[in-house]
Amino acid sequence: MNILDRINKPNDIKDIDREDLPELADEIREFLVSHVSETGGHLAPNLGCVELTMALHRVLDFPEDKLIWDVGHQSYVHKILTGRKNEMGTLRQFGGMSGFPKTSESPCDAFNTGHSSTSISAALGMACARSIKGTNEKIAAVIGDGSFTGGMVYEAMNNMADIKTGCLVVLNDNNMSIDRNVGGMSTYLSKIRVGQQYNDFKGNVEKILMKIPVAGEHLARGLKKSKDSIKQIFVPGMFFEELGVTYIGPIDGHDIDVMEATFRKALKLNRPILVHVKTVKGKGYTHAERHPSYFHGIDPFDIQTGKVMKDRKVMTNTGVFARKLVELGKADPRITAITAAMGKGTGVAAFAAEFPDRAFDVGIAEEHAVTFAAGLATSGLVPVVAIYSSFLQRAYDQILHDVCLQKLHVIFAIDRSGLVGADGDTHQGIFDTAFLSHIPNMTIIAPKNRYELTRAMEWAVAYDGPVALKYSRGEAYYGLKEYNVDIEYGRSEMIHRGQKLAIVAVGNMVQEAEKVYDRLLADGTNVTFVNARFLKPIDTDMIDELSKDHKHIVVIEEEIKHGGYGSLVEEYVMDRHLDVDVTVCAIEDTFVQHGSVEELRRMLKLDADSLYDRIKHIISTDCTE
Ligand SMILES: Cc1ncc(C[n+]2csc(CCOP(=O)(O)OP(=O)(O)O)c2C)c(N)n1
Ligand SMILES: CC(=O)[C@@H](O)[C@H](O)COP(=O)(O)O
Ligand SMILES: [Mg+2]
Repeated sequence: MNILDRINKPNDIKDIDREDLPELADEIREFLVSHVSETGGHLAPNLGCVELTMALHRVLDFPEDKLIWDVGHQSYVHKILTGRKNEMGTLRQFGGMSGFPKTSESPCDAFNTGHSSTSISAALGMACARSIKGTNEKIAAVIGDGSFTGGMVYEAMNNMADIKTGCLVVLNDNNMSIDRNVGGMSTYLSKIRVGQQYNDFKGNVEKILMKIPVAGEHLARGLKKSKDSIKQIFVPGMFFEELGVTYIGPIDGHDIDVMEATFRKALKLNRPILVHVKTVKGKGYTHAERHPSYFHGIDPFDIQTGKVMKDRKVMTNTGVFARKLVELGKADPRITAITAAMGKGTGVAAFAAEFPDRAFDVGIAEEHAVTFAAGLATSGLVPVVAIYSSFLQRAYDQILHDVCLQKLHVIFAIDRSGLVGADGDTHQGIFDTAFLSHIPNMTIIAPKNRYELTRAMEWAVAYDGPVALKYSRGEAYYGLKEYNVDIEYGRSEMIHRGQKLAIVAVGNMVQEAEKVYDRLLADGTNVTFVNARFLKPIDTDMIDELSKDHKHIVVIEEEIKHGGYGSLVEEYVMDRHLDVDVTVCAIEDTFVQHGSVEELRRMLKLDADSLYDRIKHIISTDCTE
């Protein structure tokens, strides 16, 4: 019988003999590789967290104690140890287990995560709540070295020093973000991690020297003067100690005994503690150890070869964007590119390879990325900030206050706009029109296909102001290329002029709407078909014109309805008292779970069949005479 067979509910790991823990770790790794090779998912981060999670589960009592996972992509082992191993086959699938912690899934998931750098803030909040309530649960957060580049971490650490209560922060340092980690904090952690020669005493160098009778003061004065010698006395964790956070480490993040003993001690102390553990991303599966970035988030793959099953390589919107960005960069030295730790995911890595001096990876720091871009723009450069739609949400004020208020020439390349699928509700890019369209000086373009994306990029470089280009995850649409792609400010594209009912589709939904248009044409219904193209400003001339001889406008967008493009059209029609009805096919007031985009569209009635039925109904009831 496998030891893993004895892990069926939370805390079961406590009943496993210490000498059996290495075997259990091996079984968990094998279980992870076997399941994730079928479902896809974040394999390398989870392989690196096996012993770390086991050690935490031996010292914490679930569900009373709280364990928060930063980003949460590395929480599969936590889920296995809290009675969900049998759901691993449904990982990230429609109706199945999420790839991130979900309080709705288990009381052992203390906090929903998905976006980086939130765990310490949440843990601190829980620790203070514990003091107020007078309870005594243990509270711990696990955060990676990549997530440690996020600004919220420093806000929380700053606050932590004032909050005298127990809170364990485990810094899981595998020397990797998705790609190579970047920035000063990463360098600092590397120095500690590689065990650079330093005195192993804790606390402030000077304080300790001052304790030495007679010579101490002289030494301390001497040290103060000779900067170099202070640099040579590299005391690990001084950064944290100076902030009032006790630092312990670095310790081996694959040695369960050492971690268990350290965590037990740390959790007894009634003050903020940071335990720095060193792990290997992808540990235990050779392909993932060798290629931790490739196996950070992987599609279903062949275990033997480590190759993904996907048969054909497709040209994605990201690929189209990256190729065009390099082309534009060659033609225009003002163009710079910025990514927030997503170089490969956004395609900025391709630009960086060509123009290393004009590309910037700022770490997981979207707020900083935007205002950094604003700084570049004030100096006459043209920064392209490439950030996934859902990650851009945290930079709202930087977009408004630092870019749009000054009407700076910053181009936002918003990838993963619309449904992303398996990453679920924290990652669906369905709010960007809503959070951008009301900002003065902002222009929003939603290209319908790969050709329009490249033209829109050219247009954005030529236009002197803030522009947001939004495009979806996955394959670039090749269709409708026969239509001219002549981008004119604020103008939509009339693909076909019919009568009575007009379909106005947005961005990636033009492809879905085209299927509906074709079916309607096939059954003799000659509707008008418009590609919205500009979401802000909306094409009011087009709406005025349609309202003269159409009964109904149907807007189709993969966006939250409130504040989306459709609501802007409705607002305009009402303001002008135009004699045309408007129906907006969009996402009602809800978050959208994980699943395939096709399944999610069916659930949201944004698939071609549902849209066709809805439009046929409108035609039969509202467009009769
Ligand atoms: C706000 C935000 N930006 C970007 C991401 C994308 N992302 C997910 S995991 C990750 C790297 C995390 O690195 P680390 O914390 O070291 O965890 P590891 O995968 O190395 O265990 C990034 C950039 C995100 N989830 N949230
Ligand atoms: C965990 C996380 O936030 C990233 O790894 C994200 O899952 C990447 O998304 P893509 O797969 O769309 O690049
Ligand atoms: Mg890491």
